[in-house]
Amino acid sequence: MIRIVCAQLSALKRSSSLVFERYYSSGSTSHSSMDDDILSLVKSIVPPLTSKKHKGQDGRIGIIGGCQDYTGAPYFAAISALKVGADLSHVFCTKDAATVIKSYSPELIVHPVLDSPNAVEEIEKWLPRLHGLVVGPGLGREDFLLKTAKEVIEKSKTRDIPIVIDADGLWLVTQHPSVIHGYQKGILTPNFMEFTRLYEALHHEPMDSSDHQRSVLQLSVAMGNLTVVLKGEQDLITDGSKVISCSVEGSGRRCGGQGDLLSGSMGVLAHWAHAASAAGVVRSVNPSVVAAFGACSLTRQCNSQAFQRHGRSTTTSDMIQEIGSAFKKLFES
Ligand SMILES: NC(=O)C1=CN([C@@H]2O[C@H](COP(=O)(O)OP(=O)(O)OC[C@H]3O[C@@H](n4cnc5c(N)ncnc54)[C@H](OP(=O)(O)O)[C@@H]3O)[C@@H](O)[C@H]2O)[C@@H](O)CC1
Ligand SMILES: Nc1ncnc2c1ncn2[C@@H]1O[C@H](COP(=O)(O)OP(=O)(O)OP(=O)(O)O)[C@@H](O)[C@H]1O
Repeated sequence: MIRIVCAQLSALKRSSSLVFERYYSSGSTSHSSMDDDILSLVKSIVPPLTSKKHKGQDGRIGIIGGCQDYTGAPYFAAISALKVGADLSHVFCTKDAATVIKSYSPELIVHPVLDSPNAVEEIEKWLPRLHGLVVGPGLGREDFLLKTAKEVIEKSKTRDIPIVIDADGLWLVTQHPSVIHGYQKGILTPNFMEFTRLYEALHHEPMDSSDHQRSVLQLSVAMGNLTVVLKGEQDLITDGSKVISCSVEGSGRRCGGQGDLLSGSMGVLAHWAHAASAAGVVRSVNPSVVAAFGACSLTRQCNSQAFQRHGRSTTTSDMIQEIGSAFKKLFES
């Protein structure tokens, strides 16, 4: 039995490395064979569901966000992490957001600590148990909350935890790029507005919005080859070496919260990708890029499926309902 598992593992390692060679030797940035190659890499990082594992082994994810104004965003991110396959999902939010978020779902573990005087210590206690962190959904832009988020990011980096930064977390990065500069397990997921702010803060000049591929590459390099996902009609993903695009068909429906589904999913996939890389299953490929591509494909597939059912009335909750079948279609078939 052990021999069969070892044989499967080495076959997987061989095929992952072949896929990677094709991916990097390909000159163009967007075509379906490359999409297929990267999808194969995503498939290779998904941990098998077996009865030999205990609760927690497939991922404990933390979301830093949730304040008086925004309770939906951290909920969407945290529940998406669970639906993708994390075992436990924690939300670290302000006191007044906590009861609201708990009432949306009994499945989330909610800590009302983000605005407490010893917030960093309260969150730091949990860091040794977390496999991935998503910073920003519904965080708000109060200085004291951003300061806490900054210190949590710094402490998480010393523990080598994969960190996805979205929404108001990107506002923080715009003000303090050094907080995540060069961190190879970091991923930024800006929409166009957030991207423009970041670009102009880093480059001190207006962005040339006619060439998104060039701009996203430049931002990644300026951030020390951090993985950056510029979301839009096509999602552009880069770690500064080349840009790949994800154009899995979505729909024309742009309800708020889709970015939260994306960041929560990416938190789990980043953990799986880095674990697979450490185990030698994914070699010579940037695990953050694999995770980013997987989460973008999944979010767009959820959008497409939800739109087929609900059309114009599609909401992010409808998309979350599709995560299981979209995941199966993309990564388990
Ligand atoms: N249910 C909830 O709790 C949800 C809560 N959320 C939380 O809200 C918080 C604030 O996040 P945010 O993205 O709304 O704020 P911000 O960056 O000021 O952007 C607003 C401005 O950007 C623009 N704009 C946006 N996209 C663009 C694009 N692609 N291309 C071009 N322009 C674009 C747009 O411009 P306008 O259309 O007004 O001209 C608008 O003025 C954050 O914590 C987030 O997590 C959300 O997750 C949703 C669900
Ligand atoms: N024009 C588009 N066509 C197809 N898909 C898109 C388009 N714009 C965004 N998306 C998809 O929607 C997802 C979320 O991107 P979006 O730009 O809505 O993020 P956001 O503004 O940060 O979201 P949120 O409402 O959560 O703050 C991405 O995965 C992206 O693939």
